[in-house]
Amino acid sequence: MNQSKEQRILNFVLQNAVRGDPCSVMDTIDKYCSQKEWAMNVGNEKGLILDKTVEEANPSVALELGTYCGYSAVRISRLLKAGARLLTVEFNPEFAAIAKQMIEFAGVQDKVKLLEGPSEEIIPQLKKKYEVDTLDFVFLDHWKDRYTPDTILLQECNLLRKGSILLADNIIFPGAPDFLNYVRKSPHFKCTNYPSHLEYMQVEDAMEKAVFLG
Ligand SMILES: CCc1ncnc2c1ncn2[C@@H]1O[C@H](/C=C/CNC(=O)c2cc(-c3ccc(F)cc3)cc(O)c2O)[C@@H](O)[C@H]1O
Ligand SMILES: [Mg+2]
Repeated sequence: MNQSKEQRILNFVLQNAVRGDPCSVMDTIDKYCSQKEWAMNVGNEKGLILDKTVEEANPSVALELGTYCGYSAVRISRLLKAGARLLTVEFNPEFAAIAKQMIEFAGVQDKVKLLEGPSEEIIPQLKKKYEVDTLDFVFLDHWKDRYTPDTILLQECNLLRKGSILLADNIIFPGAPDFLNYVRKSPHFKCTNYPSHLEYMQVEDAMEKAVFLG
């Protein structure tokens, strides 16, 4: 049965990247997806905005919604301080299996915990089952119509604290209009927009940072 695009991306990394080197894994995925097959990784241009926001947050506990092939999990976890961890949520078993191998090849498996399942089920388990107190950083990059319900759920589960930083991908393309409305209108968030481009394309996109004010 022929391979999936995600399997081809993983194979290209296993054959061309340097084991244990996160930057090599990121660069190899970006090379494949810009030259051979487009895929919805955050990419290097928006990835630099992600890097800066992770460095600003300097998180002890970070959450990612939508692991996909693990590109941003590798990107985020390579910046984490000793003892810090990234919890990344993925409900597609095939993508989760790909991401697990990608994370292990990059050598960041000790910093990353991949949680398989839908975010609306996982988020309410974070405190008790995954021993989370509050989240310092959240990267939203899953289905765009899930950004708002999950942001509300994070608040309902008391997982945000004053200063928790949310960063959302694809604010322009495919777009997350209800999320943008929600956080920009809410008195509980201070928002900043970062114009950029869609991964591997010359199409406008943007990221939105929303800092929780408590
Ligand atoms: C149920 C909640 C829930 N719980 C757990 N895992 C979940 C989940 N909902 C989704 N997932 C997983 O997350 C990933 C989905 C990500 C969704 N991302 C885009 O759709 C997207 C599209 C473009 C684009 C497409 C076409 C174009 F032409 C242009 C741009 C560009 C981008 O950067 C994009 O992020 C997959 O692994 C899902 O299995
Ligand atoms: Mg995205």
